[in-house]
Amino acid sequence: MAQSTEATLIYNAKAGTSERASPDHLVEELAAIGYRPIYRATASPDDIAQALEGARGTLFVAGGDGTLRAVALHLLARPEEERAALRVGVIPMGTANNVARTLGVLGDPLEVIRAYAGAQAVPFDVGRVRGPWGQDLFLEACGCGLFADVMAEYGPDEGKSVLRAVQAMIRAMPGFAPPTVSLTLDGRAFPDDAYTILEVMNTSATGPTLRFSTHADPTEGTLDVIRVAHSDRESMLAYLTSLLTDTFEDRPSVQSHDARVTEISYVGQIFHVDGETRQAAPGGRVSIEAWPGALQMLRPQRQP
Ligand SMILES: Nc1ncnc2c1ncn2[C@@H]1O[C@H](COP(=O)(O)OP(=O)(O)OP(=O)(O)O)[C@@H](O)[C@H]1O
Repeated sequence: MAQSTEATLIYNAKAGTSERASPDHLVEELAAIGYRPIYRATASPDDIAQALEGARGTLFVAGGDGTLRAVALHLLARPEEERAALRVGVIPMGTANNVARTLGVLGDPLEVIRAYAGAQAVPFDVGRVRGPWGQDLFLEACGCGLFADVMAEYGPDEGKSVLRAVQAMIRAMPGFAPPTVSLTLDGRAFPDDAYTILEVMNTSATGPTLRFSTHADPTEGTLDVIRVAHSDRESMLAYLTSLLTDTFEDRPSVQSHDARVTEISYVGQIFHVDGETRQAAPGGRVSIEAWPGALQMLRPQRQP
């Protein structure tokens, strides 16, 4: 069956690299590869619900991970038949673009659109979290440990700032003492331990392009659990260097497992869910599972 040529463009003018192409240019380029795009202007995530009303065919999302998350959360709240009829095409114009990067969609926005000519959609998993604070969904990653603590210090709602990021690290790192928690992966219990890093990854990177998992694949139905026991931790420099050289999982202290369901006891530790943080009164557990193929994402035929 021929794919629908109907398309809606959501464009975040506030995303990190939105100056690379205007909505008019994107519309023109989408028309050139055979779509009939309608541009729906949005000034904030609050406008997305209205922008998606009546949308059919393909939703092109021009922005970064935050824009994509905002759109995805709306789609994921829709009934399955409606959601399955919509495809999402990411046009990376953010700062980190972790989701686009994992799908191999990187480069100049107009080139990305050209590479989408004739592209098929692939099933894209989403992570589902149930914790004492409530329920959440994530596209990139969810976890606890040093990264979540630094993110909470940073205050992700206050906008991006390198200075605040450095200050957050300086505040969170010296007193960092992770609590001992229980961990179960697909029913297999591990001995209780304290973790410097405990990340459940859907995409290979999260946050400011922290590529904790070199092989996470959001099209395969499982999540990649990355953990570093606090007793085995190496120097911060070793981790930062390995993140820069894309060899984080090669560090001797880093363990990784594929799992559909991860369960972590909740003792009051801070969790991050993509770029947001969560905390609640201690007690109970956090259950994180893959929702296989929750979204349909366009993947280019060739690299842009
Ligand atoms: N459709 C939208 N229109 C306008 N603003 C939006 C929209 N969607 C999200 N936003 C706001 O813009 C902020 C920045 O967007 P986004 O995260 O996509 O860019 P970024 O921070 O440069 O990229 P990345 O998350 O990839 O580093 C979001 O956190 C959100 O508050």
